[in-house]
Amino acid sequence: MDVLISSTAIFTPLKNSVLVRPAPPGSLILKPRFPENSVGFHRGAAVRATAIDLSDPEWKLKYQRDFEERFSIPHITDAFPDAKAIPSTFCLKMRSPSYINNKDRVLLKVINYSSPASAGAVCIDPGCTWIEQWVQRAGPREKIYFRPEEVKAAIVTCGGLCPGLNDVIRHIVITLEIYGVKNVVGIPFGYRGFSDKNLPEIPLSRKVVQNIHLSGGSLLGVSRGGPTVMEIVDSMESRGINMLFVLGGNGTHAGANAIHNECIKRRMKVAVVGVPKTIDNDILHMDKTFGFDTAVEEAQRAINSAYIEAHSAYHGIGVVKLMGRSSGFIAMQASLASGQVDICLIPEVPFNLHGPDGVLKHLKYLIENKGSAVICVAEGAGQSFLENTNAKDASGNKVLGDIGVHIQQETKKYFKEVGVSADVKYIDPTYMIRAVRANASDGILCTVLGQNAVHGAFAGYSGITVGIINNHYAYLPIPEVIAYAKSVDPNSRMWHRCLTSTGQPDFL
Ligand SMILES: Nc1ncnc2c1ncn2[C@@H]1O[C@H](COP(=O)(O)OP(=O)(O)OP(=O)(O)O)[C@@H](O)[C@H]1O
Ligand SMILES: O=P(O)(O)OC[C@H]1O[C@](O)(CO)[C@@H](O)[C@@H]1O
Ligand SMILES: [Mg+2]
Repeated sequence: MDVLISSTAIFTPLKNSVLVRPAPPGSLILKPRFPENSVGFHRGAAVRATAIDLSDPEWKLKYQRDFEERFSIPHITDAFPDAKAIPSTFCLKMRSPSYINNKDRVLLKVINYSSPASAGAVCIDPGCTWIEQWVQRAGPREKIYFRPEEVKAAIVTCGGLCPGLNDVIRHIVITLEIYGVKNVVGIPFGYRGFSDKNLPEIPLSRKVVQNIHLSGGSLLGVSRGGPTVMEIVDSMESRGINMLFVLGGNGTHAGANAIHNECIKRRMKVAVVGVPKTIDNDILHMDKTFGFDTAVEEAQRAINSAYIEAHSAYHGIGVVKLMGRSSGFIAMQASLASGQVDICLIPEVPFNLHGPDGVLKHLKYLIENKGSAVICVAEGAGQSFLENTNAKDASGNKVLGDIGVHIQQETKKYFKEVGVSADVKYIDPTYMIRAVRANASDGILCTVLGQNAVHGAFAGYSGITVGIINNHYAYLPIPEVIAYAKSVDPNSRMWHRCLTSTGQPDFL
């Protein structure tokens, strides 16, 4: 039997066959917008599908080899075999740093599932065979491929805001200076800053970035849409940029990978390194992305206010909408953390508002039995109830309808119809959450990600991104982390824990 292995090959007990699921249903699949710019010089540079025959006694070995190849990270010597390494210039004042060996690895999956029936199981074959999957450990290397005096490093922040952007910028600049780099610039307002003649580069130094982490937002500004990859690389060429640090989500990383490929095509010796930024936490393989923890923490204020309002009113109902375009991680974690939410609605779990098993019927039950209720809804949930305008933002992302307003209106209408009084209050804290400064745990995450981004670039890697995996830091090839948007698994323990906490039934 043939099995296709892609980024997620998941066994389902269907006639002894293996279902290849490149992305869970409803996932946002990101296709490079500029495929013509892709070169794919690197062995593992694309998320490919490889046929594996489960009846082959060697299939496990072959799967492992395929995995290793997919997750090997592009290096400057792949395209420039003659590139010379020099001893690292990264030195700390107090003591010499300990280096990471290029062969050091981090284990990607740490659960050995005994059966496909285990909660959240991701199995490759019917027996759920344990297969070790290792990825590259991040950190400073003993040999570097760039001379600091020849480096012009640029930092760009793209997409929406996210707590911690300034922390990452700050640590990229500080670490570059420790390596001895003198020429560091910020590109203003995302990729747009590469083409807009009215937006000059922002010179960056330790002095400039010293206190920027004390406020939210991005020192450099952000934007969606902007120039093509060709225009960006033209601009990099004319500015002499040979290290590019790109902070952004899936879209930004798709751009970063295309930039990396275009640089190779033009024979430019450039390191392009991404740092995943999204409060939605929808980047594959990582424990979490920076800003997510802060978003969950900040959401507590809104949920608590909704609870107090609802609790203090006669038949009070509080509705809180949180961000999460296609993934409900913030809503799920915030609901869990607060312990004040009765109904959590996320894009991954379909629900009915009306009908005998719908949300509204359950709300009536809560009002009659508890006296008040709180709903926490992710912005991407229940979009099928809203008019589809087919509108897109400048980056091509679908513009969503406001599910929070819809729930508020439908709730008011429903309670009027059934003749039960209800006092409905709607809170939309989304932009207030996104604009705050990073909390302590995100501050640490950003610091380490920023430092490791610089170590990765100096080590000669390009087309990579950096993430925290099982509490260790790793480098991953960009295509593997943006194959599709990570989403909440409705069969996961975490979602079941959330249901245990809210006590909500299925709404179908
Ligand atoms: N497939 C792609 N190829 C090249 N560039 C892209 C691609 N998708 C998006 N971009 C560019 O990346 C930038 C950011 O994209 P987008 O607005 O989708 O945000 P994002 O990085 O996904 O972050 P967020 O999590 O805030 O949505 C934009 O300037 C956009 O033009
Ligand atoms: O309104 P903006 O700035 O385009 O961003 C909104 C989007 O940004 C995100 O927070 C991702 O960064 C999504 O959850 C949300 O849909
Ligand atoms: Mg995106």
